Amino acid sequence: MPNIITTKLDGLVEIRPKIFEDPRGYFFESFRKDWFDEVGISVDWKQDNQSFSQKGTVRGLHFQRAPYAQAKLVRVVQGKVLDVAVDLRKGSPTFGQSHTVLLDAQLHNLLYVPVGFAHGFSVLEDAIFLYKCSEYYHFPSEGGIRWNDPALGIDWKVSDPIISEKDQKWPSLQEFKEQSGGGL
Ligand SMILES: Cc1cn([C@H]2C[C@H](O)[C@@H](COP(=O)(O)OP(=O)(O)O[C@H]3O[C@@H](C)C(=O)[C@@H](O)[C@H]3O)O2)c(=O)[nH]c1=O
Repeated sequence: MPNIITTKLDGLVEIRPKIFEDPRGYFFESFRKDWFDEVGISVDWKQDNQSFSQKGTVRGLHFQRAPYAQAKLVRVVQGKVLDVAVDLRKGSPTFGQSHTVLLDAQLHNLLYVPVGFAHGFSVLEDAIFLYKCSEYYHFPSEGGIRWNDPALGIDWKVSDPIISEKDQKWPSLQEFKEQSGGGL
């Protein structure tokens, strides 16, 4: 089993696989269903995605609404990102709280982001980002919150990032809460 590290946000876990190094290089298992079975997480993964981002980029904070809500299993295979998950689950005692983790291609760590979270990352070193999703991409179900909303209090470790137009226009956490009737 890999090292599974729980966080203050229920269901959000970091996974540190066991790395086998030898003179050829390294080997590790990057996904096993039974890791998740053991901690009571049952996901039918439907889609894999890959993106490349230059240092200084921010992507997020994104989610999809039900019935296309997505859990995600994210990692980097090149570079370093600061990965961010924000709890948007209606009625959650940690609603609005975020967790950040450094995803590092040299550490090979992963983050499991459950349904009900907004997700994003800032790019500390040019990064290839790879992730599994539990639901298909569905543009009409896409939503987000504004990455730099002061109410989130997230230190992204970048200033004046490269960011899409779409990601500059998402509502604040408070606006999202009002529009969604309290959360996802
Ligand atoms: C996410 C996604 C995008 N696209 C298309 C839509 C668009 O033309 C182009 C780029 O899309 P975006 O700008 O939304 O890509 P990006 O900002 O990388 O979106 C991703 O951000 C991170 C933070 C996440 O958590 C992911 O779930 C996803 O929302 O790719 C797909 O065809 N399928 C997909 O699954």
